Amino acid sequence: MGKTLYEKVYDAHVVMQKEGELPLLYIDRHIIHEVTSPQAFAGLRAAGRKLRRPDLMIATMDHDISTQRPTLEACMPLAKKQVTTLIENCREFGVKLFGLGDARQGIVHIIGPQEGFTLPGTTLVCGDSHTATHGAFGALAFGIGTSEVEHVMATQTLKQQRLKTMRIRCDGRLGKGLSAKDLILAIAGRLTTAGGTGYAVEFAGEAVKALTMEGRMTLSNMAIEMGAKVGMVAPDEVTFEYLKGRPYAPKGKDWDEAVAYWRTLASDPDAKFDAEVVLDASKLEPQVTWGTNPGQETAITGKVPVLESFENVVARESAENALKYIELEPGAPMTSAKIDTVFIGSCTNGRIEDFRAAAEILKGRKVAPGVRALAVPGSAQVREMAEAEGIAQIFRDAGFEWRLPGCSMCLAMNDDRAEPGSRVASTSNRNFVGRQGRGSRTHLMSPASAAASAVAGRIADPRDYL
Ligand SMILES: CC(C)[C@H](C(=O)O)[C@@H](O)C(=O)O
Ligand code: SF4
Repeated sequence: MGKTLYEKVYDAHVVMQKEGELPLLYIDRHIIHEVTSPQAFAGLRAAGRKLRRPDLMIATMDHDISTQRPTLEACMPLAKKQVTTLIENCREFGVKLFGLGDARQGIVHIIGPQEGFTLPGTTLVCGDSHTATHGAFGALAFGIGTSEVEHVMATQTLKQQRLKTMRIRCDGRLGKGLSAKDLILAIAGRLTTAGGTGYAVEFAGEAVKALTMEGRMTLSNMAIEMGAKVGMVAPDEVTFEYLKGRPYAPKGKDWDEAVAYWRTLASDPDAKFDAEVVLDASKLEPQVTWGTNPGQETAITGKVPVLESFENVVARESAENALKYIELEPGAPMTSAKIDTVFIGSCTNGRIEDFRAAAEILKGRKVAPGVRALAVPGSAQVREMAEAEGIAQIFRDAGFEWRLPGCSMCLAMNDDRAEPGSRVASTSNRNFVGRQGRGSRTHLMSPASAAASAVAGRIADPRDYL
């Protein structure tokens, strides 16, 4: 019987399998950031160990740095300590760091691919749940805890259970004004936050094939929001085209050999998945969340759900709690919700294509009065490209704050927080209670929808602005 993409990459990395123990995998790539690496380095130091392969690691700072000024002074006290610690650790242990003000710095899941550090067929880990993002390249990529970070640092291996496999096939093509974010929100709605638990997901089908690497990363990024640690896409010409010539990508003869190998990674036609989900992308409308988890979502043209529509008691209770927090009237059109804050950025939607899509709507328009709007590029390189293309100016002219790269308002861990009681149109991936600031309420949506909402001052359908 044939193998799935996941099984091929997993099997190729098993270095030891003992009776009654989880298989031990070789780890090809390790990315670290300031929040989940300090204890791991401290552990190594205490044990008198060195890094096994510092050359297979890169580091960045993104979570708690300020995106207003690229200096340590601009960071909050805890951030200052974490960032300083990262700088010292990288110096002492010999890890390549893309630090504050570096032309290659950015959010961990944006710079890995951008550097060509993320490659098909590799195992890639990071102490961060959205590491699934790198699966868009056909890498077996997943988030790990800090003790596992230390284990990988010391041994370049990790015990990892073999997951069940799920294929999510997206037929048809996305309509005008829609993007990968609408697709993944619709998938999250279908699967709910637990639907992917225990599975390595593979995104497949015509709609996925038609996506750029940026779009595929948006899909894989949110696999974790459905409970799946892994969200892969089979590498193809789009993948190779994206990677070619990037700093860490193989060169010359190595490149040709690598591509030949990468071509063999796609799931075999007779491979069997443990679960299969099929979705028609051509029927989708832009999507938006109404609740406090990414699965609580609907079409932007839809309505806030009425509680009677939930047959499942747990889902109904969860919806009831969510609606209480989010303060939306059941049955009201989603587009009636007034917003006062807009955040375009994050590892889900902080890439150049995202800013292009938003700029298309913002061009010649203004952010509605009273709305605070932030545009935060996912990396210095994205920022630079947006400046060169004139996109940054469109954002500024529209009334957006055009920031430096970082996680920013995706999570309330730095100096960008949504006010208590505010309602945020956000392109990030999590809408949990208080995620963007205590008492703030988040509506997840695409960059185009966030731009349209910024202009309208309420949740808006981007297709009305194209
Ligand atoms: C801080 C970090 C550990 C966390 C994660 O693991 O995802 C963060 O990136 C997030 O998005 O909540
Ligand atoms: S942008 Fe948000 S989701 Fe992504 S790594 Fe940063 S905090 Fe986590």
